[in-house]
Amino acid sequence: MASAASGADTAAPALLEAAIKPLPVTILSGFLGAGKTTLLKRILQADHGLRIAVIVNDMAELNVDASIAGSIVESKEQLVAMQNGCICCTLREDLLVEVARLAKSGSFDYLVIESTGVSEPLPVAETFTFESDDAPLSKVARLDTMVTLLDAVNFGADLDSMDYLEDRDWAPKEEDERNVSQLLIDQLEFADVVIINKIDLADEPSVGRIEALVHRLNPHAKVLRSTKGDVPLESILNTGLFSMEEAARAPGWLKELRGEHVPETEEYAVTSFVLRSHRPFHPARLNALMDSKLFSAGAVAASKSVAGAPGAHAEGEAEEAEEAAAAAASSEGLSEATKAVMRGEAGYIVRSKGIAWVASGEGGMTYRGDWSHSGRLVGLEPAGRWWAAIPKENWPEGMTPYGWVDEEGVGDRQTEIVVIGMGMDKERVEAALRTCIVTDEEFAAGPAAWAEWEDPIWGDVDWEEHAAEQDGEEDEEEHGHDDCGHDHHSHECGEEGCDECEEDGHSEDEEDNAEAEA
Ligand SMILES: Nc1nc2c(ncn2[C@@H]2O[C@H](COP(=O)(O)OP(=O)(O)OP(=O)(O)O)[C@@H](O)[C@H]2O)c(=O)[nH]1
Repeated sequence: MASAASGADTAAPALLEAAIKPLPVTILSGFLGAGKTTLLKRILQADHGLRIAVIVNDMAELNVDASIAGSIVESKEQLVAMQNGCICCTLREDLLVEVARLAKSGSFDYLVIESTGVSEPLPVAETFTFESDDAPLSKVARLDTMVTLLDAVNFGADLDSMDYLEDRDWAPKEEDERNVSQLLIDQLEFADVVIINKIDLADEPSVGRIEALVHRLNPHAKVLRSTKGDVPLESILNTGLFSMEEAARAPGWLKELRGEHVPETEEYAVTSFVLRSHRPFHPARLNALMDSKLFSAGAVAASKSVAGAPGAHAEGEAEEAEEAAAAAASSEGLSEATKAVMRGEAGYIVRSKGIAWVASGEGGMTYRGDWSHSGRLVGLEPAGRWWAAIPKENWPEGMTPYGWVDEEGVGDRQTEIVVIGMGMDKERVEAALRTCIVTDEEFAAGPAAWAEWEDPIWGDVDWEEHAAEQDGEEDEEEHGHDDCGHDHHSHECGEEGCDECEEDGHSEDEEDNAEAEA
């Protein structure tokens, strides 16, 4: 019976697919040297009875971690080494193929992926949601747990680092614009489980401070402490913790913005608040604050200070302290209370994120500022148009303005920034930020007058070029900052010899915009 036979033929793959239980996957991320391979070895050597396959990704030609894992695994099939690239970007396609192959082989109960130290968790996680005819990965594999390891000794220094990946020879591809502290925060904010490793080398108060900060940065994550990755395996395998939706909502700043206030950690004075205003920032005053110790001392200084009484600074920071003091001294129009905050006397901001309205003439009236800060790197870049700057008839269907609207239906320009700090006196810090907002008199003067002000933030932005970029009329390659690899904003780059940074340029992060708008 030909028809019955062909029916059986077509049914077979479907039956097979239904029979395959999606292979659960744990991804280990964390900076170079955080302890990923050590944890992987522990997983492989433990007495759990699971047949575990591993994928080890290494940036170098020589996959050292794979050879370590190779000395432990029982069969060649169990280990896949992916090298010379990163599974979050250049090797993403290969990852998809390999995971599908391991899953379909039916030989394994579990898959552990050790990513490179520089891999971004979001694109790796997204790989598991790909639906294609060749490799519908979600049918055969299931992302179970995202684990991020932190090095308890280097965490503060990495968070405070001004380095870009390129500076450390960590960049997996050319024109990599990422910086170290932002990547660290990304790995942390996207995790289901954060392991603070190497606690044998750190003192208890330092570990406590890191733990408090991690809870604040990612309230969704389970936070564990370990020496040499010694954690209960059930806390990282088959936890069922990963959910794409939950991961997208996980960052502490986003929760704060949505009004889901995270309980404060009084012991380490890890606190947060949302700065909201319907008036713009005065560019010179804001610039002085951004250049001050409030933003540039970060976690290292905080981790070296007594809880709630910050002020002690790491060696080699004397120069920066002097610069900050100079910034404080030169900040005209700022009160003594604000200057004290700028000297770090009210603690430090470790992470802040949101949108800002800058009184930068017509440019500021038209374009939103995307505020993204981690550690000591503060980025404030002109991004998409305020809805109020677009004729209402041109709004996409169903579009509502970002926030506040006046009776005439315009006026969504505003500032909304989540501020997370350590050893931070939030009342004093918020008051200092508010002194950077225009006064009644300045506000009344309006955009024409603002355009005459000295504007160290966006004074050198070519708005026409920015408009063209926004409208997608320009070839990205021609953009200054794509070339130098740094974001726009003098606070971020400021390196000698970077003409592009000095002249102009700004990059946009659409994902962040979308997040901020969500
Ligand atoms: N003292 C101490 N050393 C540790 C601990 N965990 C790992 N190490 C050591 O730190 C070094 C780096 O650990 P790895 O496990 O190779 O780190 P990794 O994250 O895999 O590093 P990359 O592969 O370079 O990304 C090794 O020498 C480990 O033995 C720990 O908890 N305490």
